Amino acid sequence: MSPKEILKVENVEKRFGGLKALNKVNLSVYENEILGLVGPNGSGKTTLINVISGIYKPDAGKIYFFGKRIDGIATYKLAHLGINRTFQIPKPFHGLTVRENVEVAALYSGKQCLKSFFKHLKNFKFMEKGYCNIEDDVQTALSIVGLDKLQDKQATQLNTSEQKLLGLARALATKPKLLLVDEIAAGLNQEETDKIAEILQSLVKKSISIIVVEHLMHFIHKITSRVVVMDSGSPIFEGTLEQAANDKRVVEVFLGG
Ligand SMILES: Nc1ncnc2c1ncn2[C@@H]1O[C@H](COP(=O)(O)OP(=O)(O)OP(=O)(O)O)[C@@H](O)[C@H]1O
Repeated sequence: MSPKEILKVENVEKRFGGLKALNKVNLSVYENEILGLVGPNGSGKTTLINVISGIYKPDAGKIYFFGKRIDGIATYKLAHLGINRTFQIPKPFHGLTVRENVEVAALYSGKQCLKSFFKHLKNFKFMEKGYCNIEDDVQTALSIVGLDKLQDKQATQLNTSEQKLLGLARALATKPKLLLVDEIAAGLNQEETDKIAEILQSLVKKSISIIVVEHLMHFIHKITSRVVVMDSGSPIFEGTLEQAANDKRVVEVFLGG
């Protein structure tokens, strides 16, 4: 049986003034896969993640998630549907602890919590522990990334690697079916990178599909079975990383021929 397609990007375009950052992008993500999105600087990888995650509305094209049209939908609604992402530069709330950071993410993205929030806005009961039944999701997310023991620490006290794990925990607290991971391994040492690779692989076993944007090819090689190579806003190759390394156009794009 062929794997189920969960995300379909169809002829998507995104312009910034005169620059076409995305030009007729077609791409699919299947159930239980980690898809690597690679390409040189400025090739449109992050813009594509921003469009899929609802930060930018595409200028043209359509995006389907489990068959439902989702292009242009607000980020929090996409989180309710099961799409969330991490950022190249983690942006935790610095005045909050690690756990509180994850709680806010879970509250923001939980449909029931938003309802409760508006209903109880007057007495601010919404933040009470367990009120929205988010605590299990928060603790699960913290334990998946291994930050459970640091949960009472202030987010400001975390090192770079821990901040990236916190970003991942925040995304996981919303229980995504599709996770978009943008350059999570950049700036980390081998041990930290290996740990993140293991975590991402463990997520696939929990039926979370992942798109990983990354420049570090050993990281991509370790965790992906399929890559899409972008150049100047368009996919130019789809296949395994080994096949990509032997593709004339891909080599030209990365090494200038
Ligand atoms: N908000 C924006 N306003 C104007 N131009 C933008 C904006 N975001 C991205 N761009 C431009 O769009 C193009 C694609 O950028 P994008 O960040 O998607 O590339 P990338 O492949 O993720 O690059 P990198 O690997 O360096 O992160 C670049 O030319 C970039 O300068």
